[in-house]
Amino acid sequence: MAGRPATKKGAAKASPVSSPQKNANNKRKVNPVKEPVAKKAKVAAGKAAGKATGKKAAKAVEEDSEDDESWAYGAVDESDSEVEEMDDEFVSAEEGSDIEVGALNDDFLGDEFAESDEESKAPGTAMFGSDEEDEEEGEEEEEDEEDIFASNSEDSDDDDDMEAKSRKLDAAAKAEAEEAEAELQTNIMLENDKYVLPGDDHEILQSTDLQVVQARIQEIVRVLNNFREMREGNRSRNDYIAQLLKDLCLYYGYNEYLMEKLFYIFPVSEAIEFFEANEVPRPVTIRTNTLKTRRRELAQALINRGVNLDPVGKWSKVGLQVFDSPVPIGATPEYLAGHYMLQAASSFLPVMALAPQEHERVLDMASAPGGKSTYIAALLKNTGMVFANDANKDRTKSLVANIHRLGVKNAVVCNYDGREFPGVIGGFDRVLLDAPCSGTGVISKDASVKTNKSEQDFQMLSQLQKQLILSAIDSVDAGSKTGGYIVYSTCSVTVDENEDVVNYALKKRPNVKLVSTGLDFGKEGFTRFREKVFHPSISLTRRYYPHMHNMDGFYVAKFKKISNKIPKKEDNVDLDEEEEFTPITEETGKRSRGKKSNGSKTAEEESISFNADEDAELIRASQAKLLQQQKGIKLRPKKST
Ligand SMILES: C[S@@+](CC[C@H](N)C(=O)[O-])C[C@H]1O[C@@H](n2cnc3c(N)ncnc32)[C@H](O)[C@@H]1O
Repeated sequence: MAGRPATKKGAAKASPVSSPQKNANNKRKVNPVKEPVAKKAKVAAGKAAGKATGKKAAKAVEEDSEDDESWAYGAVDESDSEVEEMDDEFVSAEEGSDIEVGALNDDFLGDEFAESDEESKAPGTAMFGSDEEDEEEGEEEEEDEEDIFASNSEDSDDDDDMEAKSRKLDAAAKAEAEEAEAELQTNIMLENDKYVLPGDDHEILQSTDLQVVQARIQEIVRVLNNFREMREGNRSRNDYIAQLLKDLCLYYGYNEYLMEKLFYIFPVSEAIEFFEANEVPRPVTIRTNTLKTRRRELAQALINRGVNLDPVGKWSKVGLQVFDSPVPIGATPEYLAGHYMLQAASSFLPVMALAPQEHERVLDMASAPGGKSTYIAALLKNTGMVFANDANKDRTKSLVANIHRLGVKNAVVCNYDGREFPGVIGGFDRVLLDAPCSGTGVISKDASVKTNKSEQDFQMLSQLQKQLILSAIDSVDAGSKTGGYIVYSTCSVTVDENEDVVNYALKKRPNVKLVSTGLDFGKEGFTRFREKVFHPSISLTRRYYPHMHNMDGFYVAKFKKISNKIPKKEDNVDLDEEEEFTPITEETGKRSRGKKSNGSKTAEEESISFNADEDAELIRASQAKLLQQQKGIKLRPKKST
C-alpha cells in the first residue's frame, strides 16, 4: 500500500540486525560481517523494531509480563527490573518517531487455520486450533478487518510525505552503512587477500578496542567462509575459530561457555546474525482475548486511542504488533477490561501447537504468569478445565490476577512441583510443559543471561526438564477421545534443553511419538548436533530464532501418547538411568507431598488417570471439610448407594 512506512514493513520481515548500538563500553557497534546493502535494510528494520518496544507497553502490570519466560525453578522475581529495562528502550525508540499512527496493512487479513489435530495432515500443514467462532464468522471478520484497513488508509492523506520520509530513512541508513564500512577498512589486516592471524603476542591480537575486535571478527568470518582459498598456510580452522570465539565474547559480552554453546548452533555468519539480533529489542505484541472481544474490535478501539498496530503476521488470527502508542499499552481501558494480554509472539506458538479442543481437561504444568494458560482457556471457550500449575507460589499471584482480568472461568490454579504429576492428578486430554529454561532465546530482554549461566546451571536445568517431561507424558490419558497430546516448549535455543530432552523422553517413554506441531514455519529440530545423534522424528520439532523470525528464540515439540503403559525397565536397557526425584517445596524446604520418583514406578504401571466418580466423592468430602472449618457448616454425609 502506498504510503506505508517502510520501517514498519521492515520490522515485520527482516531480521533485526545492525541497528547502531552501544555495548557495555558504550562504543558504537555494527554487525561485523554484513555487507553494506544488507546493513541498510537491517538498520531500517532495527529502528522499527526499536519503535515497537514500548515504554508504555512495558508499563503493563507486572503480572502480565511474559518477559520472564526464562524463569527457572527457584529463581527470584526480577520482573520489575525487566520492565525498567524496556522503559529505557522505548525512550530511545520514541525519539524521532515518524511512524504513521493508526494504519493497518493487508497482513491484517489473517489466514484461516484448521482446528484439527489429526495427524493425517501433511507435516507443515497449518492445523492448530482456531479461536474464532466458525468459518463463516471468520470470513465476515476478514471483511470487517479489511474495512478497518480501508478506512485507515482513506484517513491518511500524507502518503507522499511518508514516502519522502521513507526515502530519507533509506538514505540515512545507506550513509551510515557506508560510514561503518569505511571505519572497518582502517583496521583490516589484509595480505594478498588473506587474513593473517598474527602471533599471540602481536599487539593487534591483544587489542580489546572494539573496532579492532570488530575488524578481526569480520576478517575471520571471511576466511572461515572460504577456508581453502583464504587460510594462512599453517593455521588450522580451529585456530581461527578459537580467536573468533574470544572476539565474539569481547564484542557481545557473553561468557565463554555460553558463547561456544550458542556459536555451534549456526553456520558461522548466521551465528553473528543471531548475536546481533540479541542486541535489538523484539516488537511488542499483544494477544486478543477472544473470551471478551474480537481482534478487529480490539484493533479499532486501540487505533481510536492513537495506537499504531498491525497483525503479527498471517500465522496468527489473534496477535497484534504494536509499533507505537501515545498511551501506555499496559494500562488502557481495554487492557484493564481484559481484552488483551501483553504476550510475546513466540509464546503463542506452543498453545497453537497444543490446539486444545472444547470440553477437554488440559494441564499447563509450569504456567505463571499465565500467558499460555489464558490462551488455552480462550481456545477452550471457557469450557472444560485448565489446570494452571506453577511451582513458584509467588508467581501464582500474577497467574490468578491474569485469569481474573481476562475473564477465564474454567481454570484451577495449583502450586505443585510439576514432577509430582500425575501423582497430584492425571488423565488429562492434553498437557503443556512450557519448561523452566536458561532463557537463551530472550537475551534481548534479559542480557544478564549472557554471563550468569554456568555449565552447572545448564546441567541442572536439563535434568529438571527431563524429569518434568516424563511427568507431563505420564499425566496424559492416551485413551482421550479428542486428545492425548503433550507439547514441550522452551524459550531457549540450546540443544541440551530442547532436542536432548525430547530425545530422552522418546527413549524413556516409547509409548509416545512425535507428531507435527502444525506450525507452518520455523526451522526443523536437529537430528544430529556435533557428536550427538537424535531420533530422526525430531525433525518434526520446530526452532524459532530472533534473527530469522523476528521473535524470541523458542522451541516447540508435540507428542502423541499412544498407550498408557510405561514400558518395563528391562525392555529399556540402553537408556540412562532415570534420576531419583525427591521434590523439595520452595517455601518450606521440606520434602514435598506426592509420589516419589517416576523412576521408582513399578514396571508396567499405568499412568494415574482421572476417575470422575472417585474424584467427585473426594471433592465433596474436601468441600464439606472446608465449609465446616471456615463457616461452621456441617454437611450431612452422602448416603452410600
Ligand atoms: C517459562 S516460565 C512459564 C511461563 C508461562 N508458561 C506463561 O506462558 O506465562 C517457567 C515457569 O516454570 C516454573 N517452574 C520452575 N520449576 C518448576 C517445577 N519444578 N514445576 C513446575 N513449575 C516450575 C517457574 O516458576 C516459571 O513460572
